[in-house]
Amino acid sequence: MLHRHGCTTVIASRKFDRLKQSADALSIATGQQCLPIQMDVRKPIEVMNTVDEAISSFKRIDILINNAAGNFLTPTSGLSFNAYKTVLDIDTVGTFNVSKVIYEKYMQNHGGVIINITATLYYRGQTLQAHAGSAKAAIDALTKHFAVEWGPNNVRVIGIAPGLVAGTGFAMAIGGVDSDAYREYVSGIPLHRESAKVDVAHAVLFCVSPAAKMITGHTLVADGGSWLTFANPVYNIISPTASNVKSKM
Ligand SMILES: CC/C=C\C/C=C\C/C=C\C/C=C\C/C=C\C/C=C\C=C\C(=O)SCCNC(=O)CCNC(=O)[C@H](O)C(C)(C)COP(=O)(O)OP(=O)(O)OC[C@H]1O[C@@H](n2cnc3c(N)ncnc32)[C@H](O)[C@@H]1OP(=O)(O)O
Ligand SMILES: NC(=O)C1=CN([C@@H]2O[C@H](COP(=O)(O)OP(=O)(O)OC[C@H]3O[C@@H](n4cnc5c(N)ncnc54)[C@H](OP(=O)(O)O)[C@@H]3O)[C@@H](O)[C@H]2O)C=CC1
Repeated sequence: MLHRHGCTTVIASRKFDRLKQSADALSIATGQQCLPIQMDVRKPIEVMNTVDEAISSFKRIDILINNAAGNFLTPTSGLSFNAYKTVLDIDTVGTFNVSKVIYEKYMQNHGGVIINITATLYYRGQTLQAHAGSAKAAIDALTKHFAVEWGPNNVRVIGIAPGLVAGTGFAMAIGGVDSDAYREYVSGIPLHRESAKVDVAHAVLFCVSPAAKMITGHTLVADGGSWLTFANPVYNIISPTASNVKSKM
């Protein structure tokens, strides 16, 4: 959650130590105040308390970025009922919970911008990603539903779908930067480079800026053209060694 006057930032996630480190780093990098709040997006009570705390501290919330997600690589046969539900709960239900609470407590009367960080996984039925792909598909639906219902209250809602982002747990899970699999993946991207974290930040910056004031209900793919060309290798799920790709992040 961000608000523009003095660009105060509230970042919220589950693990306070990591959260505090990120908040401190952001404060130093931007010279602006950054408040860490511990919150599980799956729990409506925690979401409501966090939003109350943010509004009481800063009086306004102009921007919400729904970024929280859970993921791992596994074929559907290795996905328990609870594993599938866990990812849907974090990604989709989390996006619903935080958006609904911030809309009702603040944005419906003051306007704002909601950014949903999503992914292209379901466009072509990405192997090993049935859980994350369906979670992101539902998020993209919410982007449209919210945009239509909340547009009259001056709330814009936009999705951003990065490709593989360097330096993340997911990038490690497909082999890490020095692996053949990673190099092969990057060489298949039309722009021949994976996303950097700052590329995602730049896409967010554009979408929240006045330059995007007519954009809502749309998902911006910022992946260097990756999803158009990625091989979507089905051998990962039919190989007898498929369990090798089940990696915890
Ligand atoms: C060259 C490439 C070669 C092959 C590539 C093949 C496919 C590549 C795919 C895509 C192409 C590449 C790029 C495409 C572009 C986009 C990628 C898109 C999205 C990326 C998204 C993310 O990275 S999201 C952020 C990921 N980060 C995290 O997940 C960190 C946080 N994670 C967690 O907290 C946990 O991992 C969690 C998600 C499981 C949640 O934790 P918690 O709530 O504590 O839940 P648990 O109790 O631990 O677990 C719940 C159930 O889930 C089961 N589980 C856990 N881990 C796994 C696993 N690795 N595999 C299977 N199942 C798992 C767990 O057992 C629990 O189920 P039970 O039934 O046992 O209760
Ligand atoms: N990495 C990639 O290549 C790609 C990522 N994406 C998307 O980008 C976004 C960021 O991913 P990335 O930076 O890689 O992932 P990270 O795992 O680094 O970040 C995910 C964040 O979500 C938080 N989180 C997870 N579960 C919860 C929860 N229940 N409540 C609150 N916070 C939670 C985590 O905090 P904590 O650990 O404290 O719980 C963590 O800060 C995600 O939406 C992801 O799907 C899209 C395409 C590609």
